[in-house]
Amino acid sequence: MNKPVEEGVITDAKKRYSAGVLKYRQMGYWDADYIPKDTDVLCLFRITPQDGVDAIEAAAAVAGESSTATWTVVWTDRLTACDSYRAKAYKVDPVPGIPGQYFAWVAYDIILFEEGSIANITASLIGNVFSFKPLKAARLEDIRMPVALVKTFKGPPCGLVVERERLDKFGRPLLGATTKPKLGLSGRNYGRVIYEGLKGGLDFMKDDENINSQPFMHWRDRFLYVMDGVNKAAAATGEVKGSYLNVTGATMEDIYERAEFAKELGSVVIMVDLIIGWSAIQSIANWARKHDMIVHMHRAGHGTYTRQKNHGVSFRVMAKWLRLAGVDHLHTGTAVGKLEGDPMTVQGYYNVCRDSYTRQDLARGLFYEQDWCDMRKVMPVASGGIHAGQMHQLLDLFGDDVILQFGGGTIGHPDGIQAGAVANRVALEAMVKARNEGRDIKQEGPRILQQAAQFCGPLRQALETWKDVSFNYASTDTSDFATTPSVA
Ligand SMILES: O=C(COP(=O)(O)O)[C@H](O)[C@H](O)COP(=O)(O)O
Ligand SMILES: [Mg+2]
Repeated sequence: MNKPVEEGVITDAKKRYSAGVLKYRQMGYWDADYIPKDTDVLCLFRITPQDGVDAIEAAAAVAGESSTATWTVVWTDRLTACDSYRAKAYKVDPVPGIPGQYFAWVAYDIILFEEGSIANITASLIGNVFSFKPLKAARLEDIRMPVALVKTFKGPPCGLVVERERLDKFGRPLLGATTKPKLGLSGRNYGRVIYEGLKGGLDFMKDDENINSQPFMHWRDRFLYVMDGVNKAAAATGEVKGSYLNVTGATMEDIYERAEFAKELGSVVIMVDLIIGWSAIQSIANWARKHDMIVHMHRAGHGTYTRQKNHGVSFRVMAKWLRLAGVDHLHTGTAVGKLEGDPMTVQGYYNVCRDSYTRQDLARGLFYEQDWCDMRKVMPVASGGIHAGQMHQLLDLFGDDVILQFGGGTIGHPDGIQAGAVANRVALEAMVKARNEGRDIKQEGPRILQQAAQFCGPLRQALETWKDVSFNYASTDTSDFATTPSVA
């Protein structure tokens, strides 16, 4: 039986392909009866059509401009299997509580994408359509990658299970710190900060996003002094230690040269910034897979397109792409610190990094099920304006498989960097112990910290120094299906 044709949709080939301008829905980019295939890429866009633009036509335009369409009919469509190549918008729902915004559900046939290429996927899905005039704004909220396409990506070079084995550290979050000030230290002073932090009890130290090879400290000097600090701290503590050497550079050649030197010096980890771009990320992931190196991804720049709820790309989509592209550590937010992050939305990003199979969870912003096909797991990193006094909240929110990074919250300690590191390590171990004993750390956390501080001067001072710090602002990116108060 033929299905009834929706009003306005043209089925007569002569009319459909005669030259001129048709609506996107007339061109076949809307199909309310479409049943997505297991092999389709599925995308959920939040769209804000211009006044007077019909939501279905706007959704069809998104499907069109992110797949095969242009603004006018082209006869060359008929040289292709255009009926299946067209992406199809198949559902449009008003966003609850936000007049003028709609969720547009779009399906793409797998043939539209190159295997194992995030650059290709992004060129299609976020290539053109975000500047499209009939839309005031658009945001890619979530994506479901089909198993067939997931299997074309290699994923994290190391993954969180192997990382723990290499580091020989289990049953607790890892601890790190970003070296401060971000810019200006000489190599030798920089190396001292690394040594002090690691010796005091941190597992990792870290270059900041904007330290590359500036006149005050060229990259080779940094790497030499950092590894000197790492090796001395490892010898002094008997633990495996690391420091993320930022290999971000102007060209891929620079990036490889820096990574090779990090390897030569015996570093277990390198770092890149998100701003190096998708192809560079996949290249350095290949390099790291070959050389058994952990890749730390600092998501520098992401806020320019992830933060505002009405326009851009959600960080949950970025996290999915980064896991596929192949990073081992990923900054995923703190919920409690100085930077943007609604607690449940942030937990959704953590799930994307660590799940074997992601379930739908609307309150955490997860719209789709996602089978990760045994792809290695990414170690999420909580970093940005956090301190020892928040240890109970961090452990409660994120569990054990996370790196907690305290930059200012280590280096700003009044008794120095080692004392800052001791405070964090003692706070962490006291909290893990309390949790393992069955105590309700969310409620009792401050008391547990105070008790631990009776026997640890550095923790006492840390709690005193940062007791009044809070960043209690409304989040700009919350779920449309749950309201959660931000955690100060
Ligand atoms: O320098 C810091 C944090 O320093 P501090 O601990 O002194 O605040 C990092 O760049 C942020 O973690 C980035 O944010 P995100 O992790 O959200 O990408
Ligand atoms: Mg930083």
